[in-house]
Amino acid sequence: MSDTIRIATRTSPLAMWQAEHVAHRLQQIHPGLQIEMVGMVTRGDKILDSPLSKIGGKGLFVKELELGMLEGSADIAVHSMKDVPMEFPEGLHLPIIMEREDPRDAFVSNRYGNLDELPEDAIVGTSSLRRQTQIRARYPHLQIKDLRGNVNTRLAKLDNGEYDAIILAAAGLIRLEFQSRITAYLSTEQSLPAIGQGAVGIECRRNDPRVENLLAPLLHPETAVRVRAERAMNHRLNGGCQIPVAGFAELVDGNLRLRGLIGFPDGSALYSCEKTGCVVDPNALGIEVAENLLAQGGDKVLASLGIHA
Ligand SMILES: NCc1[nH]cc(CCC(=O)O)c1CC(=O)O
Repeated sequence: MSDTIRIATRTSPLAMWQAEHVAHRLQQIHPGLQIEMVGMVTRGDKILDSPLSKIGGKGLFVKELELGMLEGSADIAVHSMKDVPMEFPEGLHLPIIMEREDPRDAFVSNRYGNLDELPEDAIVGTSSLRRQTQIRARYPHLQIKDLRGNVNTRLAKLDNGEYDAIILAAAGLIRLEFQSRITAYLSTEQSLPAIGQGAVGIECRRNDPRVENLLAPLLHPETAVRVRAERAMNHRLNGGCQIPVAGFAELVDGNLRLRGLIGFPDGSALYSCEKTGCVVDPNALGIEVAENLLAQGGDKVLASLGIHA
């Protein structure tokens, strides 16, 4: 009897691409492995009219997939690491983080070349508190307008003329073959990326060695250590996508460098911190950066949003 893996996935084009990517990699490594796609619609896919930060954030996209694994209708779930909550339900974990795609934010416009070129009161589309906070602080003359929906929907809204420019993750655009729509890549100084942006992770049941052995070759250790540092920072800040936080780790000369940022959503203050630590302890580095951000004023940002760090 041949082995089978069932992949729980959302049915949005980006989620499907990521699930197919995992399927393809698994089949390359394990010829003969059968793969079944188990498509699911999550609450986050259904509620499209309010900003994610107001309706409960990251968990909205993963709960149904997790139930599927716990009930046995699926074996693994493929996630954008950016959308993965800090805690996993009992019985599940996320042992695999795959190689990162370009982690930067992308500027997409049909009329302007970069954020710096936008005129007074130009309308920039994004519903991410992280992006809004950084744009308001660095480009106070611009207007921010909410923008939700999947990647294809967002591009259509730009083309309808509702926005002068929109900001999206470069990774999603590249994966869906919209790379040609990227007008400019925002530097990490213009827009520090979200925790986990560009990385795909695989969640599965604990104590399921058959599945874990099949998945093991997909682990990308460098991406994993970077994302672990970013997530440790976010965890210490009690973060979700409800909070205006960015975090980006890189390997520099064999060490791990983490930059973190938190700010008031109205752009009135940004606090940032950069620290370098040892690759063997991404958790410690994440916590160190988080503590520094809290001490600078991040605690007040969180308090203003009703979050206790
Ligand atoms: N929040 C939705 C989401 N989750 C992951 C990506 C992009 C792909 C990635 O970061 O891996 C996006 C779209 C976006 O922010 O433009």
